[in-house]
Amino acid sequence: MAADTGFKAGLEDVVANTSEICFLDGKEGRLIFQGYDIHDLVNGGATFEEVVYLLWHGELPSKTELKAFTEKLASERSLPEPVLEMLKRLPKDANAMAVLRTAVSHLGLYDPDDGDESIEANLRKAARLVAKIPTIVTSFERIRQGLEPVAPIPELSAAASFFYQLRGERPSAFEEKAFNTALILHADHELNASTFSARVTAGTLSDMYSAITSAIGTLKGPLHGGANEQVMRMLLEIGEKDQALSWIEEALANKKKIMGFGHRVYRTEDPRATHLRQLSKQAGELAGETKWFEMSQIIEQFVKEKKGLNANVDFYSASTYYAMGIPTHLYTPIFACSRISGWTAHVLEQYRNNRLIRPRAEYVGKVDRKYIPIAER
Ligand SMILES: CC(=O)SCCNC(=O)CCNC(=O)[C@H](O)C(C)(C)COP(=O)(O)OP(=O)(O)OC[C@H]1O[C@@H](n2cnc3c(N)ncnc32)[C@H](O)[C@@H]1OP(=O)(O)O
Ligand SMILES: O=C([O-])CC(=O)C(=O)O
Repeated sequence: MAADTGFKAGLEDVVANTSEICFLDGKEGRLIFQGYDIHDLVNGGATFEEVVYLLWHGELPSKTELKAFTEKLASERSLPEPVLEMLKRLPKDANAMAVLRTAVSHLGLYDPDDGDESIEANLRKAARLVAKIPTIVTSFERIRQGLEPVAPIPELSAAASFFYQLRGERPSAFEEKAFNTALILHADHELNASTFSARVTAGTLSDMYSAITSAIGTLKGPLHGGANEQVMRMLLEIGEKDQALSWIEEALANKKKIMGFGHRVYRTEDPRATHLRQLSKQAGELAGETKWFEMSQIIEQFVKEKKGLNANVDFYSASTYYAMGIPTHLYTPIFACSRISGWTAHVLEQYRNNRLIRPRAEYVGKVDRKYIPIAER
């Protein structure tokens, strides 16, 4: 009989490290950042910048600290010229997450703290990454459309700056508030696949840019951050509300995964979906097109009834961003614009308390085979 190695497919429920950053209660559907419930952060009017500070430092900033931190992030938004030039040379139809992965790796070469692995230097690198990732995303989108990138203006919040750098115009108050909420909701999620990637890379004592490049590549996949784009493609393919049930029924009959549903940890409502459902409704109403929200509701109810699966963070973020006029291929890069805060928090925590991450595999291959020299085969 094979020895019981404790193997868990997909590392389900395996505890890989301790962390003070984020607590996720899958049974009760609670998400806590450094002891603060995300519902309180969102309903209490926190800014994304405040949440980034909280994730990195473990405490909410004072008014003075937040002002200085927000200004620091805003002052770091511009890209080094060679990175901007590189973006201009990339294929215009390149996948936006592949561009982000490439550009972040490239950006690392120009970080003034490259090679300095002190805590202070890594905090500065983290701030540059949080500030510059949205600039990479918005700049490449404009370049792709044949437009010049928009230089950031420092007085804008992170949420407002994203729209300004994308469109060259300031967003509406609703857009800024809704996007700020979306950024907070996506900021961290314990040991999700991309954060784990980042920690594995950091665990070798490789540098922060390498860890974040690993994380971006992991977020890109459709079973993880890539699902939000797939949700919108599904809604568009369904096209009309009255086609939703037959489309989903057929997909389920063909054993297809319905994007934006299911979760490795949550066994109940994803607390982030509660806010995004509401934002999708409001954004649809403001845009004068509630079809995508209504279709999403029909699908949500049906998938819950048929499969017992709940919508996850990616489901309603899709129709929210769509109603705000954001191109679908930017949804996963937007996830990265937020999750960079959590990734960097985890990388900093990994460096503070490092041990190489190196699990074992249960060997299920052949044994004791006799080598036959090539001349005899
Ligand atoms: C930000 C995020 O990463 S949130 C997740 C984003 N990803 C998605 O939305 C993609 C769709 N969802 C999924 O693929 C999965 O639910 C995951 C990847 C999120 C979680 O995967 P796992 O924990 O490995 O669950 P697993 O895939 O084993 O599913 C368990 C069962 O539920 C079913 N199931 C899970 N999710 C779905 C889905 N979205 N649609 C249909 N069936 C599903 C599986 O087919 C499986 O059924 P079976 O036991 O009859 O074979
Ligand atoms: O936690 C996970 O496995 C996926 C997820 O919801 C996230 O990364 O936000």
